Amino acid sequence: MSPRTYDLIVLGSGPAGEKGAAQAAYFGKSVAMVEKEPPPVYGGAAANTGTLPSKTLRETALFLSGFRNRQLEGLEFRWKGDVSIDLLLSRRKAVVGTEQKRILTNMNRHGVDLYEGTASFAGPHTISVRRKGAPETLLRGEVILIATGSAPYRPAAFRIDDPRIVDSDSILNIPDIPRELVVVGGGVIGCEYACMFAIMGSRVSLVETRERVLTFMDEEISDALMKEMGRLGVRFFLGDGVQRVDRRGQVLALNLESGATLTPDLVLISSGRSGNTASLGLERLGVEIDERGRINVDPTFQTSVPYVYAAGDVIKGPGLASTAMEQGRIAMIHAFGLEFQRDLSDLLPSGIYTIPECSMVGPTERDLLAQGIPYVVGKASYEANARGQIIGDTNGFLKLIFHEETMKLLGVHVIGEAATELVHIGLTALHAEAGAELFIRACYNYPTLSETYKYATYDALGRRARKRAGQPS
Ligand SMILES: Cc1cc2nc3c(=O)[nH]c(=O)nc-3n(C[C@H](O)[C@H](O)[C@H](O)COP(=O)(O)OP(=O)(O)OC[C@H]3O[C@@H](n4cnc5c(N)ncnc54)[C@H](O)[C@@H]3O)c2cc1C
Ligand SMILES: NC(=O)c1ccc[n+]([C@@H]2O[C@H](COP(=O)([O-])OP(=O)(O)OC[C@H]3O[C@@H](n4cnc5c(N)ncnc54)[C@H](O)[C@@H]3O)[C@@H](O)[C@H]2O)c1
Repeated sequence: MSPRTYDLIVLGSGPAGEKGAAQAAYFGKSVAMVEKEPPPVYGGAAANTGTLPSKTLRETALFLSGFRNRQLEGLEFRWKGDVSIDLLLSRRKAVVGTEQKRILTNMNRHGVDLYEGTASFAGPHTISVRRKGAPETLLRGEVILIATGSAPYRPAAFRIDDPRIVDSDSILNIPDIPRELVVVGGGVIGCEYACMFAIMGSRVSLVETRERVLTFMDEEISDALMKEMGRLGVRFFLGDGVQRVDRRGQVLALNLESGATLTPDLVLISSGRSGNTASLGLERLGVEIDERGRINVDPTFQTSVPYVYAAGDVIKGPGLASTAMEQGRIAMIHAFGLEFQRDLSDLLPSGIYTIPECSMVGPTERDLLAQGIPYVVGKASYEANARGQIIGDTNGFLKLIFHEETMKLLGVHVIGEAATELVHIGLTALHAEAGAELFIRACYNYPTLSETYKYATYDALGRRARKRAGQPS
């Protein structure tokens, strides 16, 4: 029997796959989606193992610990040690289940045919779908979108089978809250989990080969975050690495390059991710990948084979659910020549759900210095903001970076409660190519954290005026 033919076959039901499939189907294309996980496990890492579970766990930990009330008079911040891991994870099931249902409904609404099984290329335009206990299904697609995502990468020292060594997938199945946790890698995953476990009462050590965590962030923000994490009790081993893992009886010993030895009861490996491409048979088609298994694409997400597109974590990029969705859409707009948004915005925000949250969009001071762009910074603290006082977050701040001559907004950097929401005011201003004038003119609700935009702008104008007058800023 000849394979069923579709305009588009999407491999993977994560954010890149879902939005790519919906985009093409909305414009009348026939679409098949292949997902290796059995229903209802749609949504990839974003719904099942990454974004939603970790953010739900964070919210539950904040709630149960009373952390948000830590500076409210008469209330005490204390982790109630009798909380079981089941209680901690119970909300996750509800949130994840709702998201899985939403995705299934969305695909059904768009008339996307769903196939369960592992996809691979059986030949040009032909996808094989294999599932245990079922005959192989062959599908033919005029266009193929690879959206198979990524998986945690394990450095050589940690390629041992030990339930005490987990990654961001297996950490969701641990039996207890660890007494002592070592996090290996100070990227987004490492910092987010380090904060969560610290407020749940674990003694947390973070080992990072570089000299700072979250190196893509503005240094003032990452310094402030490290200070906050230090307040939570996180110990940093920076410019360090794990040389050897020893298992002596019940004791797990990590020998660091610095000479220190850590004896945790849980180790979280958060040292980056690799693209899920190994079993796709890409070599048969000549689709190029890099050393981490990620597919090389052009700005329209086309691979080295013209009818094959790739989006999301399976390509090199920010590795965010938010960008994966946009990439999936743009890829399909290009593949089918749809009359719609043409390219991916270069204004991609990052939201880091540490405790406290951090968020950014646009260049850092370091980027601007490297490019020789004259700029002026303006800051507003949560401490000097009525809402900041009310909620008891007095360490947060908003930092705006303006072009020194035009006072156009260039970059937005925030640390503190609601930072991942607050950044969107700046994001919208950046899209509108607005600057200081907008924030001066705007009237914000009082008391709100949003007001920090006005005061950070006043601060920038003041600094600029002082600089121009030859006074210290
Ligand atoms: C702990 C953690 C926290 C995160 N937090 C955030 C956050 O707060 N905000 C944010 O924006 N991003 C976050 N991310 C990143 C985000 O989850 C990913 O960027 C996003 O899921 C990538 O989407 P994707 O569609 O490319 O791939 P995925 O979501 O990984 O989906 C890929 C899908 O393809 C399927 N698949 C793989 N191989 C095959 C095959 N051969 N055949 C068929 N199906 C296959 C998989 O089963 C999966 O369902 C987080 C990630 C992690 C790990
Ligand atoms: N809030 C969010 O948006 C969010 C949350 C979690 C994850 N994510 C995404 O998930 C992806 C993966 O995150 P990640 O944190 O695993 O990777 P990452 O690449 O962001 O960070 C890995 C860190 O580990 C360090 N490292 C690497 N090998 C090491 C070793 N052997 N010892 C010590 N340190 C080592 C690196 O220097 C780096 O700082 C990222 O793309 C991220 O954007 C996003």
